[in-house]
Amino acid sequence: MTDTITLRRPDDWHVHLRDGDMLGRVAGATALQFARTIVMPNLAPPVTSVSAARAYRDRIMAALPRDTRFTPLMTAYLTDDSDPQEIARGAAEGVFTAAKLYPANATTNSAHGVTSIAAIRNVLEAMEAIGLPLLVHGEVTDADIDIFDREAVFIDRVLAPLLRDMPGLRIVFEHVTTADAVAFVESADADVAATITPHHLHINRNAMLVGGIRPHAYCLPVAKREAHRQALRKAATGTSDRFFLGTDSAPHERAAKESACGCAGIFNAPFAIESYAQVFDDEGALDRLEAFASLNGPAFYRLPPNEERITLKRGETIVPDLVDGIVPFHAGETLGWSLA
Ligand SMILES: NC(=O)N[C@@H](CC(=O)O)C(=O)O
Ligand SMILES: [Zn+2]
Ligand SMILES: [Zn+2]
Repeated sequence: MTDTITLRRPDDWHVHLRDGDMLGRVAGATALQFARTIVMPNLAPPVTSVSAARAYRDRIMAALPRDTRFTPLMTAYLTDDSDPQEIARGAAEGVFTAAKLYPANATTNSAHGVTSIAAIRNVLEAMEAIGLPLLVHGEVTDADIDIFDREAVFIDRVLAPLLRDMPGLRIVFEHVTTADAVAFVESADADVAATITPHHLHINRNAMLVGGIRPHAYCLPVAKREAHRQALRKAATGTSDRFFLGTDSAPHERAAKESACGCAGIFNAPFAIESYAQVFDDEGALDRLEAFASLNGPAFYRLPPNEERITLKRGETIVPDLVDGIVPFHAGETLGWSLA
């Protein structure tokens, strides 16, 4: 039995670091575990310009202790009014690592999101030309689509046609939750990848709905039925290099979660790598954790893997009920691995 694993320091390819007071409370947890992170731009107002992304990057670094070795990789929030030249300039100046497509009203702070692919066609053409990855929150928002079907319908109605139309576009299908998404990524060519969260590997929709409604298990896309969770575990722990770590850590104040209309988002940053390690251990795939956590992401983003190493040891990690006033994923549970 393996009791210690050493891997290159992982990166988090999808995280919400928030802003202001909340940024100060959550950024440290991410910087402690990860070397680099793709920072989501869904602030209010969203990060749509090069100057806004630069200023946000500065606020993130200012929220961390001065000697922290951490690189926030910034993203542009696409709107119907996005300017292809602004996106291209941000990429050329090393500010934008990717641009994010939120379908309008799909999730937290997405009111300014894109209403139709046609509206951003010129931006996507510019991105295709320079190889800037498009990150997608893959859910349709049509009122007649059942919320559990939103991701699968997005593939048929949006993603598959988009790739047929622009086969050179590099795409990360973010926080995939279904067997359909796994199959889509596996059958697509090498420029299509996906991130998988720890929570979608651990919980299915029962965690949210059985024995009372559990707002801390609510996120978007919502957790699906067990067969989908199993498909995600197989994809994450399998041999494909197209799946990689993206926590989608999305903190909300406790009162905003425990409410008649609770916010979507799970705060998993404080014990993210321990949570993933548990899954890989349970699947008998600890030898593939490094590829998922530390190699596949950089390869897709055409960045070198980190040289620094971290060590995980078998042993109890007790997850507290609150971390800086926020309820973390696995609150009150014990995980089987600890970060040395
Ligand atoms: N995942 C979530 O449930 N929420 C995210 C937004 C997102 O990633 O969709 C948030 O910003 O709160
Ligand atoms: Zn999302
Ligand atoms: Zn997210």
